[in-house]
Amino acid sequence: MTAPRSAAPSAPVNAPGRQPAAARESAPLIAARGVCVRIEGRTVLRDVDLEIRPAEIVTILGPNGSGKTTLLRALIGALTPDAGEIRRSPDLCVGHVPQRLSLDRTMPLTVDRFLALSGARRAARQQALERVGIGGRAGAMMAALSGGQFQRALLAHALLRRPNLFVLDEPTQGLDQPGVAAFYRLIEDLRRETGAAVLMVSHDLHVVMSASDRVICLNGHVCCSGAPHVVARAPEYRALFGLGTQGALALYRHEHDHSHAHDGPAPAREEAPRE
Ligand SMILES: Nc1ncnc2c1ncn2[C@@H]1O[C@H](COP(=O)(O)OP(=O)(O)OP(=O)(O)O)[C@@H](O)[C@H]1O
Repeated sequence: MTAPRSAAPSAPVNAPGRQPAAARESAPLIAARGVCVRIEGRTVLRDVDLEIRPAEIVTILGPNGSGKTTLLRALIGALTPDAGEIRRSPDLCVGHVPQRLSLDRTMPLTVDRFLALSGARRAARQQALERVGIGGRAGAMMAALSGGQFQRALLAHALLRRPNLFVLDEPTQGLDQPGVAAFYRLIEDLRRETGAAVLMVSHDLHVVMSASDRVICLNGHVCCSGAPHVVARAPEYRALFGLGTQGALALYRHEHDHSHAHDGPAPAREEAPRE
């Protein structure tokens, strides 16, 4: 899908980060340039540039209402930008785990029936469940799953598409810290096994910073982006997320009672903070 562009990108927004060499050399799965989205007359995204390359893990961070979900929806084609251009690789196959999936708790939908909606055969469904660590829950009702199991069921559904890009919108929302860490380990394992790229939105700064190849800090526009340790030192990131700011941590959905890792190695000269 393409749409008219509104403005040329002003800076090389996506610094290389630490994505695998193969990713740096491959054509992007998705490339967005100058993307603007207006909703109900209000500009939600402006001049967003980004690229997702094969096998890299890219995380979008930003305060509530900063346009993260809107950006994911634009990137996967669920909404059309008002301006800008989004190019997708012809072989792009997205496994999407949405932020919310409302299920009527009275609906008699088992995990296996839910996965069957993908059209996959029973053996493949069971294999996917086992791969995400809930092989014993095929006969359980979706509504009876714990938060972590539910997210894994959604991930199994995405996995059945054999995607080359997982798109995950706050996949660890509502999980406790061990659950969050385990989910990210699973994501990293899946990336390694399948070679799929991962694009996700997350509020779990601490884990994101260790589990991502690149981080994009969004607040209606791309404030800064690059390797996690570089972004962690960018003034734009610090202004949004911490280091003594009173209001920043209140922007999260969940409470933090720990400090964040801002003291990584000195930044390489690869960062391109904006504005
Ligand atoms: N369908 C819609 N109708 C009206 N406003 C919308 C709609 N979708 C998004 N918005 C508005 O656009 C802005 C960005 O929303 P979006 O959901 O993309 O933010 P977000 O960064 O994902 O937020 P959160 O972290 O709370 O999930 C918000 O102000 C939101 O209210």
